[in-house]
Amino acid sequence: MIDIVILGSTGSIGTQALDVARQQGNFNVRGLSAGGGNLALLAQQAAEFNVPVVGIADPSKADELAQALKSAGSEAEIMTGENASEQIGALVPSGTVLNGITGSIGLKPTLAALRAGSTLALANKESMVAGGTLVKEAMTRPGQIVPVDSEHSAIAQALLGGRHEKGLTSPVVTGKSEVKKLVLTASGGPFRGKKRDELTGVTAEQALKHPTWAMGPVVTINSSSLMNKGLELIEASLLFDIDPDDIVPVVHPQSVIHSMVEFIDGSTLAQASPPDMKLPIALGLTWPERMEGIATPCSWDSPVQWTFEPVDHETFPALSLAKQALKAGPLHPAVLNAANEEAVDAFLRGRLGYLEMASLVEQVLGEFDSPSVITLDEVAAAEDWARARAREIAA
Ligand SMILES: NC(=O)C1=CN([C@@H]2O[C@H](COP(=O)(O)OP(=O)(O)OC[C@H]3O[C@@H](n4cnc5c(N)ncnc54)[C@H](OP(=O)(O)O)[C@@H]3O)[C@@H](O)[C@H]2O)C=CC1
Ligand SMILES: CC(=O)[C@@H](O)[C@H](O)COP(=O)(O)O
Ligand SMILES: [Mn+2]
Repeated sequence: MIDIVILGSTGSIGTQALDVARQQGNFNVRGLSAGGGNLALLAQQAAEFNVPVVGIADPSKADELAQALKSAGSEAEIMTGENASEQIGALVPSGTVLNGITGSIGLKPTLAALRAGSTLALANKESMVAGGTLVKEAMTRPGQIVPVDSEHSAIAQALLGGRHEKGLTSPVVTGKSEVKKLVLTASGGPFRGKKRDELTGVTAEQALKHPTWAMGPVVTINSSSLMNKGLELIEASLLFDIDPDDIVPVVHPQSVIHSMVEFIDGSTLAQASPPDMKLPIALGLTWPERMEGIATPCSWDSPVQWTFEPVDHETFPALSLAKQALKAGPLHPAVLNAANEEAVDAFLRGRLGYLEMASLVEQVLGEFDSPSVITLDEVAAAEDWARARAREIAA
């Protein structure tokens, strides 16, 4: 049995992780956490998996959670408040913590899990974007982070096929790196092929219709603007220690090739599977072992086409903005992400236009005056400043 903790258990990643646990039966779920938006589901999960500790960020819902747990038949201990996920993230030092929280609020739980010595199955890409240096410093051993984001899982899998001494997730730690480039695939989102003037009046409903993945609202909006690919470029550069200029984003509308690694001899290794997050989630829980029958494999019975096209940077400036932020300084990615989280929130509430999301992020980044060292307090201060400035601009 493997001890696991699921942070963000009521979300898209969290519920699919529990699907894997339900299907495989070889996991001991030691803790769950969520924001507090769906107490009935959290309580039902706690009861089904006989979880000893559950936490929610919203302290005002403690009594309601106690009632929901009682009704569901769970006797779990309750933790509440902004530190609940951090505490629960430190519960399984010799197990695995899956961080499926949305947003840079997931950074502290990421640090807590790493410091405790747990393996960290990382879906919360914002941890890496907001606090990459701190995340690396918090690691207690190489290979402690297993990426769950589909592209980074694909890259980690492809890296097993070649030598790469630098990447955190590579099991090969000796020898010269043979990696030349990472090829980061993007679906292109619901507005692929459109030009800027066609995106002016885009609604949240339209932007939430992802062509290939069913995900939470924030990552779905980010996919539509290609900010998701920008965050993923930063995540890949930091996770695998690759220069941002050696990461090539490419649009692949079918979302079957989840990313690729190009090696120095001209060989490229790709990881392919129909879009299903259960596969990288399951690998995150048991890396480098694979479990049987997690997802449906590619089918070769009927004709199939995999296509690739360049990114339209003029229509989708967010990806270039993210790359600029990564090159600009250690805190710029945190500012980019915090401003973007505010922009997405304002867009979803109908307070900001679709194209204004990227311009707002660009403006906030442009105004940011960065200190050169990075501490958790400085990340928090930079984020607070970026969020406040983003709210002012959105208003
Ligand atoms: N969904 C996907 O397929 C993929 C997601 N990712 C990444 O994984 C992460 C999660 O995405 P996704 O599952 O789609 O998002 P969802 O919006 O579906 O779920 C987010 C989860 O985080 C919880 N949460 C929110 N705030 C807090 C908090 N302060 N403390 C603890 N938990 C909190 C939510 O709880 P509540 O329900 O109570 O609000 C919910 O359980 C994101 O970083 C995303 O970019 C990466 C690749 C694919
Ligand atoms: C499934 C996953 O990993 C998402 O982050 C995905 O990448 C979103 O699709 P896009 O390629 O459209 O951003
Ligand atoms: Mn992804």
